[in-house]
Formats: sequence, C-alpha cells, structure tokens
Amino acid sequence: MKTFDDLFAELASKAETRPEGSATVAELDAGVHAIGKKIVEEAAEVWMAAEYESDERLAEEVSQLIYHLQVVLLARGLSTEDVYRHL
Ligand SMILES: N=c1c2ncn([C@@H]3O[C@H](COP(=O)(O)OP(=O)(O)OP(=O)(O)O)[C@@H](O)[C@H]3O)c2ncn1[C@@H]1O[C@H](COP(=O)(O)O)[C@@H](O)[C@H]1O
Repeated sequence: MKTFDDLFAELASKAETRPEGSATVAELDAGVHAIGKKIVEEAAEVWMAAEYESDERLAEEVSQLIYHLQVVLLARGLSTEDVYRHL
C-alpha cells in the first residue's frame, strides 16, 4: 500500500523526468493558481463526503486532496520535511 512519503517520492520523480501522459506533469505545468483551485475543490468534496457520503468515498476524496497538496509543494519546490517541521 502506498504511503504519503511513497506518493511524494513518486511525484517528485515525475516532476523531474516529465513522462508523457502524467497528470502530475500536466498539473505542475498548469501552475500554482490552477493547483490552488484544485485544492479548494477537493477540500470541498472532502467536506461534502464527510457529511453525506460513505467512509469509502470520504477516504477517496481525502486521498485526492493529499495528492493535490503534494503537487503544490512540488510546484513551490518544497519537500515533506518542510511540512513535517510544523507538525
Ligand atoms: N493519486 C493521484 C491523484 N489523485 C487525483 N489525481 C488527479 O486529480 C484528478 C481528479 O480530479 P477531478 O476533479 O478530475 O476528479 P473529481 O471529479 O473531483 O473526482 P471525484 O472527486 O468526483 O472522484 C484526476 O483526474 C487526476 O488528474 C491524481 N493523479 C495522480 N495520482 C497518483 O499520482 C501518481 C502519478 O500519477 P501520474 O502523474 O498521472 O503518472 C500515481 O500513483 C497516481 O495514482
């Protein structure tokens, strides 16, 4: 099973190697403004799932929010350590 750190390492590698067809590369190319909008959208979907949907849907929406949060870190050149310092 993939962990938070596994995903970040995978996304960092995609950002570096820029394979064709990568959703991450496309999102990075779209820029911080577009990534920010995805984060807000997914955060709202987490909220709605928490109130009205199944445990499985909530978990899925949280995974998508985590994904977009990791992409914005990469877009700004930050690492997971930069976040962990604040936890
Ligand atoms: N975990 C994710 C992931 N979560 C979300 N997304 C992207 O975010 C999009 C989801 O946003 P949408 O608004 O289209 O989805 P949605 O309509 O909100 O979907 P629902 O909430 O309704 O289910 C997907 O189409 C992907 O582009 C992800 N894209 C990639 N990953 C993982 O990232 C890794 C690298 O992926 P690539 O860069 O594509 O190689 C792989 O392990 C992937 O599994």
